[in-house]
Amino acid sequence: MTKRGRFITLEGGEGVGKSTNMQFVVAWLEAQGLEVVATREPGGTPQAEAIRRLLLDPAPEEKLHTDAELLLMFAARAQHLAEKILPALERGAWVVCDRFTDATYAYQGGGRGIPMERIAALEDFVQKGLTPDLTLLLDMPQEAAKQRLESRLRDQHSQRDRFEQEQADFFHAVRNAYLARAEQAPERFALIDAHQPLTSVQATIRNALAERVALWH
Ligand SMILES: Nc1ncnc2c1ncn2[C@@H]1O[C@H](COP(=O)(O)OP(=O)(O)O)[C@@H](O)[C@H]1O
Ligand SMILES: Cc1cn([C@H]2C[C@H](O)[C@@H](COP(=O)(O)OP(=O)(O)O)O2)c(=O)[nH]c1=O
Repeated sequence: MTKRGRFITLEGGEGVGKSTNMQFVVAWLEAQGLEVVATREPGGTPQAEAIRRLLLDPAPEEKLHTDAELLLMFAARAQHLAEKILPALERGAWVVCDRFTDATYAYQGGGRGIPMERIAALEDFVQKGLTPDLTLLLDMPQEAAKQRLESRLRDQHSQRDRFEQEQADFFHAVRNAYLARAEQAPERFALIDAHQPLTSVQATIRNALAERVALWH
């Protein structure tokens, strides 16, 4: 595969403002005249979205085993890469993805306690060396993120999905695993303080994007 485009991912726990800022990132890149493909994980293609429904089902008939959860994440990812991400990168589009493999390290690794080496083995198998060029990690204290999530659930009258039903210790582990990932790859990650007013958060994101666009062009 000749990768001509760039691959940007957005990461963070629940309620940190990922959906809100995803729209901002896409609009900003488009305003620079770039072709942008916006997508998400788990999901992004019809078959991968079917796997997403299984993964997020708030009241599954039987408990989903953690190994099954991990493998389904990568099954959805394999489909998404083959059908959408790789073709877009090959033709030179910029792909912006709401969550990717760092979420697997954070949720299945940190949250569920699956050994990180097992996740790394699947990452190699499925991605064959492809990693994001830039990862925007939105980070904020768990309690404040929880309040934002609750207000969004109230506004949208939506039910908590399977992950949103988890308890505080799960989300602390997710946050710590994300921060550890960022520390291990500081050149790839932009760590964004998401606990600021939206205009400040977006100014920080804009700076991170502008720096990369200048570097890559
Ligand atoms: N910087 C911010 N300050 C205050 N509220 C915010 C900020 N960013 C997002 N929100 C609000 O917090 C809630 C959760 O944001 P959302 O983008 O849906 O988060 P996520 O996709 O990470 O769960 C929404 O109601 C959104 O309007
Ligand atoms: C991509 C990915 C997501 N997830 C989880 C995190 C989210 O709780 C859920 C769905 O992601 P998302 O739609 O981004 O949730 P939200 O907008 O509520 O933050 O899937 C994993 O556990 N592992 C993964 O590899």
